[in-house]
Amino acid sequence: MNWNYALNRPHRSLASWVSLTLVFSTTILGATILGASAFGQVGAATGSQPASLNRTTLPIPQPQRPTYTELDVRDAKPPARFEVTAPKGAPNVLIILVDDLGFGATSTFGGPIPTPTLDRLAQTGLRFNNFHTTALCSPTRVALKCGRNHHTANAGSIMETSTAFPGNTGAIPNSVAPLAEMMRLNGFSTAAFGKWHETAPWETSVSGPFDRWPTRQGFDKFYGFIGGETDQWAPLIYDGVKKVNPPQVEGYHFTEDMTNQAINWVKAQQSMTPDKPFFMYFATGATHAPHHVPKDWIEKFHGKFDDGWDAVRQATYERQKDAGVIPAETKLPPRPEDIAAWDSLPEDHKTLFRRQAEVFGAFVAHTDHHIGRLVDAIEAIDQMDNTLVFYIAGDNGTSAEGGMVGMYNEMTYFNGVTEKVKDLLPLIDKWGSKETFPHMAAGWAVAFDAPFKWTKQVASDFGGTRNGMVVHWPQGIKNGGAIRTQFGHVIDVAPTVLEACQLPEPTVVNGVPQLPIEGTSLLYTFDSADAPDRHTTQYFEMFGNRAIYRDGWLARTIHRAPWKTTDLPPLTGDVWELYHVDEDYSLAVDLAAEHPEKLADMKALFMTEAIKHHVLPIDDRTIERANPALAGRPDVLGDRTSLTLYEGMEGMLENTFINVKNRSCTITAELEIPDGGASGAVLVQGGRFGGWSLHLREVKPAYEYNWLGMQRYLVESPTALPAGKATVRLEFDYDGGGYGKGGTATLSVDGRQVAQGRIEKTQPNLFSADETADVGIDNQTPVAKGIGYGPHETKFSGRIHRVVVEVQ
Ligand SMILES: O=[N+]([O-])c1ccc(OS(=O)(=O)O)cc1
Repeated sequence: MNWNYALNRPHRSLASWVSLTLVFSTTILGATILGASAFGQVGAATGSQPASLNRTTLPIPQPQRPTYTELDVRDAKPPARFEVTAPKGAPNVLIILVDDLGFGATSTFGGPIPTPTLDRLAQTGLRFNNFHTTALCSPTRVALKCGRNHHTANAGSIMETSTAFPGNTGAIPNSVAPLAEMMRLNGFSTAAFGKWHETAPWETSVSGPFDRWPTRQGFDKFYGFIGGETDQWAPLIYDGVKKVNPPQVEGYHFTEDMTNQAINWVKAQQSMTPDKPFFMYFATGATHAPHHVPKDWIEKFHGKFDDGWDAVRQATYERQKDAGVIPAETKLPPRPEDIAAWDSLPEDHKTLFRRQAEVFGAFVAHTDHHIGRLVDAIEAIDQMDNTLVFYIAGDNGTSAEGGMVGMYNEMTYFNGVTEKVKDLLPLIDKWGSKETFPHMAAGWAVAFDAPFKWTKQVASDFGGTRNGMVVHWPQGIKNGGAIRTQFGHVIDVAPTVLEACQLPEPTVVNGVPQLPIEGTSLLYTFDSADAPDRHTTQYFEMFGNRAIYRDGWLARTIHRAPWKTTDLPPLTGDVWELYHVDEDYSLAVDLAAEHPEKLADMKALFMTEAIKHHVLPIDDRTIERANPALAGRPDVLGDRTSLTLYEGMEGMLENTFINVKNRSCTITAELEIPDGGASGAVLVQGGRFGGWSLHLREVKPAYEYNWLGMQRYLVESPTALPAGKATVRLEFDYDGGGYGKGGTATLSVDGRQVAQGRIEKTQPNLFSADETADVGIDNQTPVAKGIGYGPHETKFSGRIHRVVVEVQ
């Protein structure tokens, strides 16, 4: 009989030590165990079997099964069961990623917002003050979870702005296996909670492919949302690839829900398989807009930002120096020119902006609180000591996408609409509630990115790319409570995890040869504050903002402010600056004029790195890239002018639905009305903060256009439909003459006009990032008034045979 046998268990179980000892001293089931691999793997081979497990090819091939000559099972012995287990002593891994939170926000890094969980982890862990992201969401997430640069993984910008060029296609190649897949194939239980935003928009429909959804990117379990943001009170949630409704509980908030899910999962996972380590990715939708926060949390921050953004920024900078989280000689660069001095603002502006910061501060604290519950739960099951935690406070800098005065509805940003302070002031008491979808003024983003100048999206400034990170691992870090200053980047996390877990970098995953990991493990810093930097070169690029770091120097150009989308200067005209980062932590002193040769070398190096990593050609287009045709990326609906929909089709995100914006369209619904009438949604798109709805209210057909939650247009039949079949048709005749114009809506029943009305303006670009198109229900928040709230109340009570949407 031939077999081979692999045994190897995590350190935690005493039984595993006993059995491991046995392995070396004796035979198991008659087979002698031969040898151990460099990675703690014990394997055995006879005949043609490999001598030990080789973890560089994943999945690890199963051994050949023995053949038997015995007729009677009583005379034969079975082989040992083959199982891939994690290397002995491998820690659990928890990667926490908060959204849109800059370096100068958290108390842990000198900011004004108390983050006791991050503080607590820092007391026994390490604070990294020279750690970087990509300046934007999807690119940071992809890079973090594969250890390669964002362009190497085709995630040069967010998924919604993918193009046809390598480096920017939005389709993570299979030569870039995610860390989660490596962990899963090495014997870890894997789970992801919260925000994903790594799936290309045209791959988010029911037709798939699902290859780039979390459960095919290495995670056994996923509970969260797929896109870039979600309503925290009424989120769009998937459990795996299945859309699920959030639990109906009073005061529901997604951060709390995802935390409950993560806690339940980790407890169950460790209860069932205590010897199997877990790999968890916990990425909150907070603190991205919408800033949705429970009122009692907001009240705790009342008055905390009264001094305004300049004073808050200055105070943070002083605290950062005092606490030693930034070098004592750090200078505070001036704020960007477009941001008004706080003292120059009218009093009513200040009143509004203070409230915006109170809500944001509360959002950050609330998020940290729930992260604390997860940490508590891991402590309660005695796993904290051997859990390697990365708490990354921000996937990029704080967001300035709120523009100069903030927004009651962030969708105005995506539709090029500027909100006015006078319209926002009446909403102050509702800021952060369900009735708002808010973002704050950019001045706060600059303050919460202290001591840096710029913000999210600016890849050429540390305000965009330098984020606070705490690493906590009692069994792996001897002298906690310290600061680490070595240069790091999100691509360094994956190799750190592999090294800490004694796993080799795989060269082949799922049959595909792998591109090498480009990050550098940070493990060398854990016990050595003074170890020389190992990550010495790093490019940065996002929508034309670009920089190159090498050996303590940074050359950069600020091509565009985050709020600038039109009239951009030519890339060739960009002015480059040079900074000696080792002596100028915040990039305050431009040395370009003093060291022109150095700058020329660095610019040349940028080009070399950019070519190598598929960063070129640089694409600084923003608005055009949101359009699939102009950007050159696939579009599920493509050039189709007609879409037929049936009952049960729901949860269709905007990128996987026919585009009715800026054009004429018709919607024809074949309905059946039971005796006693019917009501509810027929076909809707979007939600409370923008969209349109064809529905029956008290059996009367109606079309409601909800312009950004700010203006509603209702075209409603005065008469109810009789029982039986009916064809309800909406014709929208677009005025033309550009984007976002109005039109005339005509409603007819069985060919007879029943109502007509004007829709004075329409949304040109986006109804919603998370609200969907649905047949027969209105998921999440309702577009229209008067047909209920949520899928249960808005459900159509008749039959919908089909609905045809045609566009011109
Ligand atoms: O296109 N969207 O819907 C979208 C894009 C970006 C985004 O924010 S980001 O932080 O993920 O870039 C949110 C929503």
